[in-house]
Amino acid sequence: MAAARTPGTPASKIERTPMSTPGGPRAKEEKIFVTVRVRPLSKKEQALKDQVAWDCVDDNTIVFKAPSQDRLSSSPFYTFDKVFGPTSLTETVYKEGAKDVALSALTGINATIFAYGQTSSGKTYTMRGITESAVNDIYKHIHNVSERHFTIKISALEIYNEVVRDLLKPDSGPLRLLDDPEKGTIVEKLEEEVAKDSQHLRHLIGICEAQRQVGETSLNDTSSRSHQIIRLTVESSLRENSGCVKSYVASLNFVDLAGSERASQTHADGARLKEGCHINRSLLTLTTVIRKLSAGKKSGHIPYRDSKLTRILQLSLGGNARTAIICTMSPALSHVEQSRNTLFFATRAKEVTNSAHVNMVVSDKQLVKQLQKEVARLEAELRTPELSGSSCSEALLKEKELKIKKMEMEMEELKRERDFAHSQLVELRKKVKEDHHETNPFASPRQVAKCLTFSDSSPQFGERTHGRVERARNTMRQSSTVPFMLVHEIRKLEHLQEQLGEEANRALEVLQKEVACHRLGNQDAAETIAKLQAEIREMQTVRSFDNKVDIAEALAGGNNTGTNLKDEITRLNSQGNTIANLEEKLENVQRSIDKLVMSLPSNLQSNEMTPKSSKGQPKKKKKLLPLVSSSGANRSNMIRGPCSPLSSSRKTLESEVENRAPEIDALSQETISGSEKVTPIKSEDGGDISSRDSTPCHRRSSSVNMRKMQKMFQTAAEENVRSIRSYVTELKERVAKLQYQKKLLVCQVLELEANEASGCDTVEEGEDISELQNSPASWHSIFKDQMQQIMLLWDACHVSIIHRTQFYLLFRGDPADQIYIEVELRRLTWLQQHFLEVGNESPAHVGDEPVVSLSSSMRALKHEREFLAKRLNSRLSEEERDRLYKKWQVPLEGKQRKLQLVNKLWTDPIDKAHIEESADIVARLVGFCEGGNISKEMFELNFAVPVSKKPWLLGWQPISNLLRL
Ligand SMILES: Nc1ncnc2c1ncn2[C@@H]1O[C@H](COP(=O)(O)OP(=O)(O)OP(=O)(O)O)[C@@H](O)[C@H]1O
Repeated sequence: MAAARTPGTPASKIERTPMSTPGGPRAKEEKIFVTVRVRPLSKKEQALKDQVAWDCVDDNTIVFKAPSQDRLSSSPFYTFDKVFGPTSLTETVYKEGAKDVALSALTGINATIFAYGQTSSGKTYTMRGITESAVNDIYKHIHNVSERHFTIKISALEIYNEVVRDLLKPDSGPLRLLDDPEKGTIVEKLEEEVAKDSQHLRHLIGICEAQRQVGETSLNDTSSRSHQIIRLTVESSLRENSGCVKSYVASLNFVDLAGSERASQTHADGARLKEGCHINRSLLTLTTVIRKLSAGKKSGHIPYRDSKLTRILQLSLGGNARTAIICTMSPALSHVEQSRNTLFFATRAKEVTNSAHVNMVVSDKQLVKQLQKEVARLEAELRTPELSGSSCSEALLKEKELKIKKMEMEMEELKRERDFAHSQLVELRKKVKEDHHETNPFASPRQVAKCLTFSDSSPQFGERTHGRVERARNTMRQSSTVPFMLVHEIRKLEHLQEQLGEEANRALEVLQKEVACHRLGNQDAAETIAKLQAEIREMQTVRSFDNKVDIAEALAGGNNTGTNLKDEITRLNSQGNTIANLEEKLENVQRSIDKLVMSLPSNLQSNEMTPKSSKGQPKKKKKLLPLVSSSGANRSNMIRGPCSPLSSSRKTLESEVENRAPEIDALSQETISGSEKVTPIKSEDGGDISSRDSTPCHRRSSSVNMRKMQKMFQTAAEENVRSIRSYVTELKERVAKLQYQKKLLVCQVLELEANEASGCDTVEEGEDISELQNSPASWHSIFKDQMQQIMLLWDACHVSIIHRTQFYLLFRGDPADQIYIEVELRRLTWLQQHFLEVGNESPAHVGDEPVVSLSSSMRALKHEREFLAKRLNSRLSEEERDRLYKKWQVPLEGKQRKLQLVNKLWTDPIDKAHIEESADIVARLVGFCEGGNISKEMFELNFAVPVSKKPWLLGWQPISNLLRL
């Protein structure tokens, strides 16, 4: 069930190699052990004068006790492995109905005990007692069996409305079921905790029970509304120095099902009714599974997958587990139908066969330990050769090698002797031949003796040869038929030499074989060591980083010869160091990534979770973006998303700039804020992975460098703003330049036409165009043309009349004003375009940023006019005012005459006199004339939207602001 790991324990530590396979030769077929427990009549039932309808005839039989005696005889008897009447104690139910199965887990056999029955029939009551007793017995056993080391882990879940929840980690949200080819159905991310002792285990069980969904129904004040599974994983191995690397691992499930119910009896509605429907549906699947399993092999497909309950319990239903079912029932006549159903279920369950086997595993940890020991032993043997068996063989080998050398030397000597004898023989033959030719066919014995004496004195002549030659000499002395005898003797000698050579060769061969055998033996040992090393290496690669076993040390040992072995140790040690270094580096990198991802601003990490509220209703809760722990496989999934907020946002921005240059300034703000958006991280099933739970590791690192990260984002945004601005400026300048050149060309054409008309010389080909640009005549016409456009745009865009006045009075056609005119024109063109695009419906603000729109400009202008109207009295005399009222056709008696007058200013962009006069009045109202000369460089083109309520008073900004645009 649990793919979970103990917090802080690397996943690899619980990876195991199964030693037996389900259904393997050691599997034992066994029927599910089914018992029935009838509770006493409840107080409610007693109050309602309900009758006891069932009779527990004996320890195995229960029968319906009909009101009339006639029916009793026709009632069927139900028999089970055990039947417990209303007076039976839970302890008895445990001992006789569950203990044996439960304690199987201590010997590596999976076990499941579950209670099935109608709502309020006593399932929870029974299971609590049974769990308590089982825990007691488990720890008693652990205490008694001191030679084994036990580890008990606990995980717990509930299935509520077909949603699986972790009872040890209730905040973790819904859990997924995964299919594992080896382990069957597992619950993803289910928390598993190691119980330190029985007290701790009871405490954890208490937590699980407290977390369970409970609701009130008319039949049960504390009705369990979910199926609860508490799983103990019992792992045991022989203690340290036993050298045994195999462990037993088994699961012990305590299953308290939600009760089957009838809505009519529970009077359920709303949430209770929905729960009831889910409960009944999953129980129906359970019943179907049991029915099909009870029918045996011919039953065909078993619908385990139809409910989460049957998926999770699959191993316990017809699989690798011993199972005990306790069917609980109310004795009341009013519940007789439900009780009958329970008995039918129990009857079917009796027929289901499981095939449990001992689950033996090799723990990586233990295996590594053992291999380390073995390697250390071999290494020690090498260091102290005289103490060990292996060192004996080493000495033997040396001894044999010495022998071989000695024999080889002997061989060499023999060969030399043989060669020498051969040369003597040749010489003798020669002499014999010569003698034969010179004197008589027979050589004298003296000659032969002389010859032999010479041979005898040769220092190269070996002892053995010496003896043999001596014998030959004697023989010759005794013989008178010297030549024949001599030849014969020589031949014999030759033959002897050959024999000796062969003998030596054979001896050498035997010795070589022996040595080869010995070497082979050593090679076997070396291969074994190499295998062990390979296994260690293999494990080392699958082990997680925090597995602190120093495999490099383990590797340091064993090879076929002393020197090689030591070399190998050195090599492997250095390899171990390299691995350790790499691991360290990798961990550092991982830590950096963790830090980076976890220190993303919290808004990028938060998720919605749905833990249970106190009333059992889901409530939403913020949760951190999950990251996979350093040992987890999911890490890569988690670190997807924007690798660099800088690069991704910048890319977006730049492409936006390219596509929509004219509106870029408006866009820049949006885009920058968009840079903080993160592409949702999708899980494989398409869901937002951010809705998954987090590991403790995430919680730990989430606070790391949060400020730093936020600063980083801020810097990124600022950088983007800067880059966009400069880009936009560049673009605008290019556009303006083009426009300007276009206009110059138009002017040139016009001038040429004019010149042609007046008979002036045309511009000579190649004449410098810049001179034309700079000629006062062309500039003047450009200025007029541009000012006209500006005025029209001021009017169209409802630009501040103070601004208009300032601009109008400052820039009167000086060629040095070109840049200001140019920029103002560009600004207004952009503004008009922008108004067209945003329309009137745009919001006043996006975040803290005001949005420029036509209506906002109109509003601002209205305020400005009101402000100016108020200044009429203080800035102008009554006489002046009246004169103006008259001139501007404002009724002198009108209440709003001041405002009416101001409202008329700057309303005609074409009439030069109107413009002139409007500028004059506004200047007086604002006091431009009093301030003396206004520096043009200090003029603000008011590009940004005025945020002050009286923006016209903020009209002076350094030119550097303008250039920044
Ligand atoms: N054998 C028993 N002896 C005495 N009281 C019992 C026995 N069995 C159950 N009860 C009582 O009956 C009531 C209902 O029991 P319990 O809550 O265990 O039923 P349940 O089958 O778990 O119900 P549900 O399915 O609604 O959760 C409880 O008050 C419990 O104390």
